[in-house]
Amino acid sequence: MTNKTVKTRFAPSPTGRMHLGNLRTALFNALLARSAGGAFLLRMEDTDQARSSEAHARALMADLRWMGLDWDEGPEAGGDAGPYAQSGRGEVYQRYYDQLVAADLAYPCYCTERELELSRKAQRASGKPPRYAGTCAHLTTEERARREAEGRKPTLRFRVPAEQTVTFQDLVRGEQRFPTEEIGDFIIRRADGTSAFFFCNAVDDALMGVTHVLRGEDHLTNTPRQLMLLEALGLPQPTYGHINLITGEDGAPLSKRNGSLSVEELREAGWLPGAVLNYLARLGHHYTGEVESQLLDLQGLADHFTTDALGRAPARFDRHQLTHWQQLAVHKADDPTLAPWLEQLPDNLSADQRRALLAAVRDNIAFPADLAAWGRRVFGELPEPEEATQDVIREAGPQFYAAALDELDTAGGDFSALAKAVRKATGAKGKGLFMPLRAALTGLCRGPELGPVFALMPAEVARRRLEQARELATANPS
Ligand SMILES: Nc1ncnc2c1ncn2[C@@H]1O[C@H](COP(=O)(O)OP(=O)(O)OP(=O)(O)O)[C@@H](O)[C@H]1O
Ligand SMILES: [Zn+2]
Repeated sequence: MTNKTVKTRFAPSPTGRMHLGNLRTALFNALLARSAGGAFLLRMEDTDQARSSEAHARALMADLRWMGLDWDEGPEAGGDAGPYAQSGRGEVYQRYYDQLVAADLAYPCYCTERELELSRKAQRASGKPPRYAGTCAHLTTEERARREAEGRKPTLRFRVPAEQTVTFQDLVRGEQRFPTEEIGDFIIRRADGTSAFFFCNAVDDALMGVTHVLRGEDHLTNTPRQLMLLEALGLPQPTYGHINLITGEDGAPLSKRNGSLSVEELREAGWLPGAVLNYLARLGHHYTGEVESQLLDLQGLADHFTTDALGRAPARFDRHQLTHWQQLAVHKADDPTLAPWLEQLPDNLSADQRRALLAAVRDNIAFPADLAAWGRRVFGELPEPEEATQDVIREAGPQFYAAALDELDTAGGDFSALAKAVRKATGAKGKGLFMPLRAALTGLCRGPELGPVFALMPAEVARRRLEQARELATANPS
């Protein structure tokens, strides 16, 4: 797609911390805009005054910026179609309510919650799907006046045209058909005067020039209602695409309400934005060819993004996949990205030591906590070695470590010099030479290349470890 006029949007409700499902919606819309050289817009859907807050809105923007998903138009960015928070758009909505009422395309409904519940019950009892029965659809002026006089506060309902089928081409699901018979006249303004989602969401997309809407499939059945509203108002209709919801490890869709893992928690645990981006971009969208498994930056992800590659496969959060991308992202990260990780290292290390340690272990760590553990491993105390490591040490035997201790001072931090000298003294070679040294010095049978790690290790630490290994091998011969 190359179209200057493509405009996408992310329209969250600032009612809680953003989770990965919300974030993927933002990402796909940002990628679609970028892939087309279009614009990406942010709009706060804060009509639920009880649950929305300014603090949530700020946190949401911080999350988006952390991911690099800056918006071209919206709160703090400005634009011609503001305000970009729905709480400030009451007058705009009023104009369109008036337009619908004047054309008799909307009418006040005085039914109470209890009356509506009774009606739904009756419908269910007679085997019909519950929907608004049209009780107030044709009230006379007098009947309305009488209800007003009783002090009833009406909602405003949209008059759904009878016997039509709303069809649209979904970017993900293909042609969709909804007979209007199955859609009751629906509320577009609540009794307290606030706007219902269907209404303000559709009107704002139209007024803000949004051309494409990618959103969760939880909105699929809203779309025919929104298309009818836009048609009634003579406003342009965007193209919609509905993507499967991401489910958690428990199988339930991620949701702000069920306390799903938030973007903030991911950030605090040290996940890198590049990892999260690359993981999410492939959850519901296929990258094919050589870029399928490559860590891409935002522009790279956009360059290969196409709505044709949006899929309907179930999308379950998979921590292992995310960790895989994290490892790639750590490997590729530049120094400033990982700089905060260095703060987790002990205070007595110099800046050079910290940087050298990071360079030495970078391909073997995924999180700041892993780096901190290597800090302890190289400069401090070893944790109790695993059974497999102890086996390697016992098998090497006390003479092996005695020889290593003899050569330690002459080697002077040069691992290959140490290895060479130990080989000469003991005849050990290959795996039989390097494994026991690795096991003794790091307490592990696997890990980063030993040379750089050994070069950083203070001589007295190395000596202590080789002595410990010698003792272990002496006390528990294999
Ligand atoms: N589990 C999910 N997977 C994918 N997308 C989701 C998921 N949950 C919400 N979305 C999408 O995120 C976007 C923003 O939605 P919204 O801010 O209303 O969040 P929400 O998580 O649905 O909120 P709440 O939990 O309060 O219902 C919508 O496009 C919605 O479809
Ligand atoms: Zn009614």
